[in-house]
Order: sequence, then structure tokens, then C-alpha cells
Amino acid sequence: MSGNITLFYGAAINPQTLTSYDVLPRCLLAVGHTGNIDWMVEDVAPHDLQQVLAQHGSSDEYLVELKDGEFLLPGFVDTHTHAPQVPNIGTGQQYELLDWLANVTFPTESKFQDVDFAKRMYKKVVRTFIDAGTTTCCYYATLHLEASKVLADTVHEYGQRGFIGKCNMNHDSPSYYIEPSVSASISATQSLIAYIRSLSRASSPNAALGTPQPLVQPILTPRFAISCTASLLSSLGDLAAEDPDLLIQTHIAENPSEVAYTKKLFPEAGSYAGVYDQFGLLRRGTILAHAVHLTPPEITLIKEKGVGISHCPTSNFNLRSGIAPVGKFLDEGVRLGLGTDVSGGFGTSIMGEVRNASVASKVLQFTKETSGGGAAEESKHKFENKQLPIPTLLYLATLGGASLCRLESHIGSFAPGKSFDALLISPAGKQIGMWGSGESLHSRPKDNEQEVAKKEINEWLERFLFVGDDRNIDRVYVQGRWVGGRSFTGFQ
Ligand SMILES: Nc1nc2[nH]cnc2c(=O)[nH]1
Ligand SMILES: [Zn+2]
Repeated sequence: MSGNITLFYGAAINPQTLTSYDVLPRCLLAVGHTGNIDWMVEDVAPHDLQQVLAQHGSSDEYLVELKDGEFLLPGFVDTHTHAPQVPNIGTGQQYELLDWLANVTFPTESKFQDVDFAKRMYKKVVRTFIDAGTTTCCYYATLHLEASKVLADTVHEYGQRGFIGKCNMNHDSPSYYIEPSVSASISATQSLIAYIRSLSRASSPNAALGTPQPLVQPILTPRFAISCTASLLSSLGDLAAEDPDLLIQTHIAENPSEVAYTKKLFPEAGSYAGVYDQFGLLRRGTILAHAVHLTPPEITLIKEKGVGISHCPTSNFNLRSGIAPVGKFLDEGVRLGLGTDVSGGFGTSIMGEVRNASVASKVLQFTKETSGGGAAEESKHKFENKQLPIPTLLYLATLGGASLCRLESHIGSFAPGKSFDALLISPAGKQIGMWGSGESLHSRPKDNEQEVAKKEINEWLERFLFVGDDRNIDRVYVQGRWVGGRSFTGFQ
């Protein structure tokens, strides 16, 4: 059995809760032939390595030994992004949301009518997201069925874990980029769901591994309430009710003009969240992007329904949408993850979201401080109007995101039985802020230096999150398979 096992020996960071992660300077972790973690021993001294391997019936034939400065990290989960907006990334920053959609986004997305264009673009897009360390990605495609299939094919071929949704949009969109009817929108959605589910049954490199969970899954994707008639939202609610496994993604309360217009279109719903709720679209496995301008009753509704919020701080800054009160969401117990929201956001990396989530929380903190919030009131809250600490940021980027996708028992941290979705982080870049010596682990740390080693590894993590980039993501694994990263040269 040991023949197909890959072993990793070295430092690992293992997220645990919103406020904690484990630092393991000398972890030995075995990945089995299914791509799941077979076993792991959290602390193995170098002189005990051979003995521990032997106890597990393994040898060091397939051992990847990490060097000083290298560490394993669970892969990032991007809970909200738009694959067809990568072509216009970094442009149109003068606009707020509704003008940006009309002037930048819709013209770009409409080009995906051309399937060859979609094939060319999506190859670059998926490769970029994987190499940025995103092992699981919730992708919006466009409204086109064929191009959405191309995106699903590409994610499947490249071995990423992903949720792919065809946009539903039959209202208030330009004549060149709108679905002609409710029935056309629903039937194309059903076709895409069937197509994606057939991918996981078809023979593929992943099927050969006996992958326990389909890597590529469909997700219902009403663009946002403004883009959908009540009749379309109602039909999507019916689809969701028939298929409790389906995840759902959409946008909510991103921008004040959007919120006002939504209320005008759906006056009977009472609130923006009420629109989705009245059509049965709020449930565990629904991912709502942005949530910058929610009211307290909406937050309560979202919490009660088990819905997740995708925090997209880069986009929220870039489109001048505002700052989402994520500390408040966390205090209320709302599920939370991070999303790049390309190209409202101008970066494909979840590390960019970690940085901007940190900055956003600091802005809320000093705004509150300068406006004189009382200390007594402040102390009631654990997260609200406070800087998000590193363990919280790491949690949102990994386990928190996994929980939005209902995958927290499969990915987001390392434990026997979980999928090995992981990054091998290396300091071997040219940028400032380097860490580690690059020496063999056998030369350090000694048994009595564990606490020193942990302190150092904490520093490596913080530096990686704040000054690292894809040059530091040496290898990317999804379900045990090496699929990307700086050293990736193609499938073995
Ligand atoms: N940020 C963002 N918000 C939206 N609301 C509706 N569509 C979009 C989109 O493409 N991006
Ligand atoms: Zn978005």
C-alpha cells in the first residue's frame, strides 16, 4: 500500500478555528492513492523519521522533505469570482457598480458568445487562479451555455476543485447580453448542471484516482435580483427545492444605488435579502457576495438560514461600494469566506483579499475610535470594529471558505480522511521580505527549540500572507494531485 503514498515532512500550518491555527514544525503527513490524507503525525524528530515511517509500513521513497522556510498550508478557497471578467481586470476604476456593469463588464462578458474565445481565455484564467493558490473556486461564468461548459471542462482538465454557474439574467441588461425568456434561462441552466455532473462520471485523471467527491460541481447563479424577473427567481427557487445538493451564489447589498433600485423592483419583499428569501434561495450552501449594506434584520435572516457571506474587500474598495461589517457578521455567527470578485476586484489571489480584509478591518477600527465609541460597548464585541487577527484571516481564506461551500469536512485544514488540497510555500522568490534559511530540516530545529521554531513559522506565515505572491507558491495540490505552482511542469 505504501507504493502510491506521497509523504511530506516539514513545517505545516493547520487552521483550526476562527481564532486559532496549529503550527507544526516537524509534521509527517501521508497522502494516499485517493488523494485523501491517510495519516499524519504532528511532531516527528528527524532522528525518529525512519522509525515512524516503518511503523506505518512506509519508506522514504516518495518523501518530499521541506527545507527551512518552506511550509504546507491548506489551499485557498475563493468563494466569489467572475472568470469571464479577467480580460477587463484593472480597467474601469472610475465607475461605481451599475455604471461599471454597463460600460465595462457586460461588453466583455458578451464576447464569450464565441466559444473559441472562451476556450483561449478560460485556459489562462484557470491556470492563473490555480497558480495563485486557489484550490477551490466558486466561478461565475457568463449567460452562455456553451462557454460555461468550456469553463467547466477547463477546471476539470486542470484538476482544480470548482463550482461553475451559468449566469441567469433576463432583465435590465443590454439587448446584446440578456436571456430571451425564463424558459430559455432555466433550460440552459438544467443542461449545464447535467453536463457538469456527467464530467465527474466520465473517465478522467481524477476518476482514475478514485476521487471521493466530484471536483467540479454546478452552482445556481442568478446574477443579482436586478437582473432577474420575479418569474425567473421563482423558477430558480423551484430548481433549488428539487435539488437540495445544489449550491447557490448571487450578489447582495453591494452598492447603495443597487439596493435602492432592488427595493423599487421588489417592494413587497421588504428587504434585499427578503427578495431571495421569498423565492427559496436562502439556505445552507447559498453564498452571498459583498453584503456591504445589510440591515440588522437581514443579518439575522442570513444567520438563521445558514447562508454564507463572501467578503470581497478589494472589489468593495475598488468600486467604492463601502466596507462590509465583517466583524459584526462574525460576532453574530454568520458563515464567512473571502472572494476576489474579479474584476470588481483587481487581483486573482486570495492573499490580496487577506490584505484588504485586514486593511478594511483597521479602517473600521480607527473610524470607530476617532468617532469616540465607548470602551464598555466595545468590549461586548469580539470582532466588531476591531482589526482582524492573522488566525481569523487565515481561517476565512481556508476553512471559512470551505464552510460556505459545505466542504468543511473535506478541505480547509489537514486531518486524516480529509482531501489533500494544499500549497507548498517556499521563500525562494526574489521579493523583499524573505524568510527561512533554506537549509535541510535535519540541521534544525533541535528538540528543545520547538517554541523558537513555532515563533519563526508564525512569522513566515504572516510575511507570506502580506508580502508573498505566486513566486512563493511552489506547488499546488488538489485531491492529492500536483496541479500547479511555480515548479509545476505539467501532469506527471
Ligand atoms: N461586483 C459585481 N457585482 C455585480 N452585481 C451584479 N453583477 C455583478 C458583477 O459582475 N460584479
Ligand atoms: Zn461578483
